Amino acid sequence: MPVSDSVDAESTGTGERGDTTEGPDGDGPTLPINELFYSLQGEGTLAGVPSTFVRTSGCNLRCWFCDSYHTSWEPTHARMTLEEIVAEIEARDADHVVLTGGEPLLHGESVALLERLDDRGYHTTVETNGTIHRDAPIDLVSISPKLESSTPTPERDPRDEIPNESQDEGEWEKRHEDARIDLESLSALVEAYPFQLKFVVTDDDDMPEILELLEDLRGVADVPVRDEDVLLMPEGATRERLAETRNRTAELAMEYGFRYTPRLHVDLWNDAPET
Ligand SMILES: C[S@@+](CC[C@H](N)C(=O)[O-])C[C@H]1O[C@@H](n2cnc3c(N)ncnc32)[C@H](O)[C@@H]1O
Ligand SMILES: Nc1nc2[nH]cc(C(=O)O)c2c(=O)[nH]1
Ligand code: SF4
Ligand SMILES: [Mg+2]
Repeated sequence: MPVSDSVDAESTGTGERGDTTEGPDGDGPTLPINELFYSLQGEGTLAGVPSTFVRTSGCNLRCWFCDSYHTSWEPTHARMTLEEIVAEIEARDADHVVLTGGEPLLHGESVALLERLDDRGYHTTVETNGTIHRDAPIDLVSISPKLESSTPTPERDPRDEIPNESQDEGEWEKRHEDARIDLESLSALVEAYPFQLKFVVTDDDDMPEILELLEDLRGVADVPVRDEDVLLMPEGATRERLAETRNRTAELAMEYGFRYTPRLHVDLWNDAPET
């Protein structure tokens, strides 16, 4: 998706259309924030590093397994000014900041936030689904392209768990499927920033699609995409679910020569908010 596109407000749950949103009292740009907390980076090459997490609300995809349901399927947020966000980050004692969501690159203001953090010397990681590229000071882009096994089919619709939740007759199944892979954005991201590709693995059937996507990406990107840049992460928002997926995911990493990443925060704190 090109940088200038602004994704429609209603479907992403952001309540915004433009790239710059002023606060109510003209006190500068704002972002929809679902939660802001201090924890250990739980995933990827920086796992274990104390970090402040800024979780924006709103997503252009709808993974059935999304562990941040209240940023995607049922977005909830308060808008915070960038000034407030930076003050909350400065109040916590971490050099690393993880900007996540929802999909943080939906919001033009994420760029301005990253610029302010860069000015202050923070190391920034952006967690993204890889469908949107923006130009910003990012130290590590942690890309998690979404596989077919993430698509919300009628058989795996998280809203089934929620009483009175209206269904959409396959609308999100189609929208998710159409939007989940954008080779142009993926290629722009890997070319622009130090990166990791972090695939959520549900079972063996995910592997052919991962290999095919890597082949396609290597065909178009101007930079090498090494096997060691590829991480397999077990699907699971709870300890119980991870117990079912992690060993097979680790074996697949060994079999294919990719890396394995744990989900440390789930091991430590299960599915508690703000962890
Ligand atoms: C909530 S997403 C937000 C960032 C961005 N929307 C994305 O998907 O990369 C943060 C990370 O959690 C991963 N994730 C979400 N639900 C998961 C689950 N049930 N099991 C494993 N990883 C999950 C995503 O793939 C992504 O790497
Ligand atoms: N501890 C912890 N580490 C994380 N790494 C990526 C996360 C995310 O939701 O993007 C995440 C998260 O939610 N918690
Ligand atoms: S892309 Fe990320 S935030 Fe959006 S639904 Fe999927 S896991 Fe959740
Ligand atoms: Mg998370």
